[in-house]
Amino acid sequence: MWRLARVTATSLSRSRRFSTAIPGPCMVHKRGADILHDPWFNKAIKVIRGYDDTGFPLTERDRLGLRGLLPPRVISFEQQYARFMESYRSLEKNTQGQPYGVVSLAKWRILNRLHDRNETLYYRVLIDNIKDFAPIIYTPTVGLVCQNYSGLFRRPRGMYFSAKDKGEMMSMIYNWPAHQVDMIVLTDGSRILGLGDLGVQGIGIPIGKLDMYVAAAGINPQRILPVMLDVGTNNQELLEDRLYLGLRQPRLEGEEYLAIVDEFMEAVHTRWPKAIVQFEDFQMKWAFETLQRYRKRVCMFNDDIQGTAGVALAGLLGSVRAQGRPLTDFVNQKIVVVGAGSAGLGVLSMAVQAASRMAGNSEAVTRNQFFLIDKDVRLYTFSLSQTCIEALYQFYGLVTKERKNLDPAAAPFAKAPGEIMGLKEGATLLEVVKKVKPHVLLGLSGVGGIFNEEVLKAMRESASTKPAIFAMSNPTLNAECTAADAFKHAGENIVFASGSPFENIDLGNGKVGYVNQANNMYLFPGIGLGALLSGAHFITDGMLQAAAECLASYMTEEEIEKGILYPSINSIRQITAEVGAAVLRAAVAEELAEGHGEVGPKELAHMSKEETVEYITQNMWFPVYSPLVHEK
Ligand SMILES: NC(=O)c1ccc[n+]([C@@H]2O[C@H](COP(=O)([O-])OP(=O)(O)OC[C@H]3O[C@@H](n4cnc5c(N)ncnc54)[C@H](O)[C@@H]3O)[C@@H](O)[C@H]2O)c1
Ligand SMILES: O=C(O)C[C@H](O)C(=O)O
Ligand SMILES: [Mg+2]
Repeated sequence: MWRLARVTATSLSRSRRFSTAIPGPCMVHKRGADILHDPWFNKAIKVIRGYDDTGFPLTERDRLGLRGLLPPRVISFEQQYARFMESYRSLEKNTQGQPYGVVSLAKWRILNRLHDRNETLYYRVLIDNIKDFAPIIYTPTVGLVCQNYSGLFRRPRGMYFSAKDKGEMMSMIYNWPAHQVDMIVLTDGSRILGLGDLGVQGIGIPIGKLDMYVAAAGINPQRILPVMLDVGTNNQELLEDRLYLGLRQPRLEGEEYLAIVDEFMEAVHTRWPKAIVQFEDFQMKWAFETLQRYRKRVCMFNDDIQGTAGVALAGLLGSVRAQGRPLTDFVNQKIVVVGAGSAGLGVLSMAVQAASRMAGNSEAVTRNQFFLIDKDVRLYTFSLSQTCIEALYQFYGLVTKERKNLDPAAAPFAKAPGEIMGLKEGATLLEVVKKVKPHVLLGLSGVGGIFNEEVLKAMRESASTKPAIFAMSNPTLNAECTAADAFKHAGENIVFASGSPFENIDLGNGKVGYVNQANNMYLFPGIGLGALLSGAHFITDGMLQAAAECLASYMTEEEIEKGILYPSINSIRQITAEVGAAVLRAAVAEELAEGHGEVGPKELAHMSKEETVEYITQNMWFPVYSPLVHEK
C-alpha cells in the first residue's frame, strides 16, 4: 500500500517550499487498464487537447501490463504538471470577461477532471497553487457546485447513508474500499454555507473540506471519507426537480432523524474507532444537539460551531493588537454579533470564556461587552371591521431578556434591561451600532449586504482606533458587506475580514486596505490532524482553545499593524502544523493522548514544542509519484 511520503521539517519554514519527499517502493495489485482507471495509481493525465500525457516509466509498463495502452512517449511529473497548468491558464484566458459563475464552474471542472484521473498530480497542483485553487475547490465556488451538483459530478465520491438504509449501515460501511480512514467530514445538507437546505447536493462540502485537509494538513487522501446523511430535504425546488438525486421526501425530524445519525456513528466507530469525525453545515438545532450527543463518545467536533469560534476569537484578539492595546484589553472591547445561529453562538460562547478567563470574573459579567442581534417573530392581531386578523411579523433586532420566544441556546447572551444603554428589545442593527459604538461588528447571519452604507458609516464613530468589520458569511454573495464597501464607508483605518476571499483594496497614495479571510480553514485541518496524531478519544474545549491561541499568536507585530490578522493562505501548511502541535500538546497536558502508530504517549509527552511541530510535519503526506514495482 501507499507509504507516507516523508517531508523534512526544515523545509517547513515560513516560506512555502517543501523538500523532495522520499517515496518508498509501493506494490500495486492491479494490472493494465485497471491501473489507468484508478486515480490513486494512475500516472497519466488527459489535457484539454485530448491526448494522454503519461508518466509511467518503461519498467512499469512492461511489468504492469501497460505496454501498448499508452502513447509511447514518457514524460516526467514536472512536465505533466506544467502541461496541466498551461491548460488551466489558457482556460482562464479564454473565459475572461464571462460571468463569474461560468468561469468558476469551468475552473472547477478542469480541476475535478484531474482529481478523477490522477490524484497525485491533482493534490500537488492544489498544494502548490492553494491561493488560486482553494476558492475553486472550496469556498466560495463549492457552494455553486453544490447548487449545480446533479449536472457536475462525473465520478461519485464519498458515501451516502440515507433514511432508506436504516438497519443496513453496519454492513454498508464495509463497502468503502479503504481499510484505514483517518478523517471523515459528515453533513446532512441542511445548511450549506449561506445557501440553506441543498439536500444530497451538499456532498460537495465534505469533498471540498477534505481536499483542504489533504492540502493543508497532509492527511493521506486514501484515508479520507466524505459522507452525506440523506434524510430528505425541505427544499421544494429540489423535490420538484426531476434530476434531483436524493430522497424525495421532507427531512426526517426528532427521534427518527437522530436514529439515523446514531446508526451511522455507531457503524463508523465500529469499523474505524480512531477516525476523526467532523460535523459540517448542519442546521443549528442539530448542530448543537449532535455535538452534545457525540463529543464524549467519539473523537468528533462541529466545525461551524467550534472551528469558527476559534478563528473568530483569533481575529478578535488580533483586532485588539491592531489597536496597539495589550491582549487583556479584550475584556473592554464592545462586540456586536449579528446572527445567533450555530456559528454566531459558537463564537460568543468561546469569546465569553476567553474574556472571563482574562478578567478573572464570571461569564455573566463578561457577557456585558457582547450585543447579539437576531430575528424575532411576533404575532400581531389587527381588527378590521368585524374580523380579527392575525399576522406573523418577522424582524431582526437586539436580543434581550424581554424577547418572548427566545431560543434557549441564545438565552445566555440576551441583554438584561439595565445593560442596553437605553436601547430597547429588538433595536435595529443601526440603532445598536450608533448607541454602542462597538469596537467590532461581526456578521454570521448568512445574509448578504446587511452591513449597509448607513451601518458602515456609523462604524466611523466606533470606540476603537481601528474598528473591525468581520463579514464572515459565505459564499461571497452572502457576505454581510464587501471589502470595498467596508473600506469606502467605514473608513480606511478599519481592519476587515470575510469568510470568502476578497482582493486587497487599493486605497490610493500607496496605501493598501488588507483583506483577511476569517475562515475556519485556518483551524479545522490542524484540529483534525492534532487530534489524530495525539490518539485522543475526544476533542476537548482545552484542545480547541489551544488551537485558537496558536492562530491568534501567529502573526507578527508588523503584520498586525498593517491590519493583517490571519496568515496568507500560502502558508496554510505551516500554520496547520503549528495548530496541530498545539492541539496535540493540549491533549498531552489533559492526559488524553494515547499516541498514534509507533509513537506512544510517553514519546509525545517528552517532545518539546519544536519537536512536536516537527513530528506533525513529518506525518504530513506530500504528493509524489511512487514506484509501482520494485526496480529489480
Ligand atoms: N467564515 C467562516 O469560517 C464561517 C463558519 C461558519 C459559518 N459561516 C457562515 O455563517 C453563516 C451562518 O452560519 P450558521 O451555521 O450560523 O447558520 P444558522 O442558520 O445556524 O444561523 C444564521 C442566523 O442568522 C440569523 N439571521 C438571518 N438574517 C439575519 C439578519 N438580517 N439579522 C440578524 N440575524 C439574522 C438567523 O435567524 C440565524 O439565527 C453562513 O453564511 C455560513 O456560511 C462562516
Ligand atoms: O465552509 C466554509 O467556507 C466555512 C464554514 O464552514 C461555512 O459553513 O461557511
Ligand atoms: Mg461550514
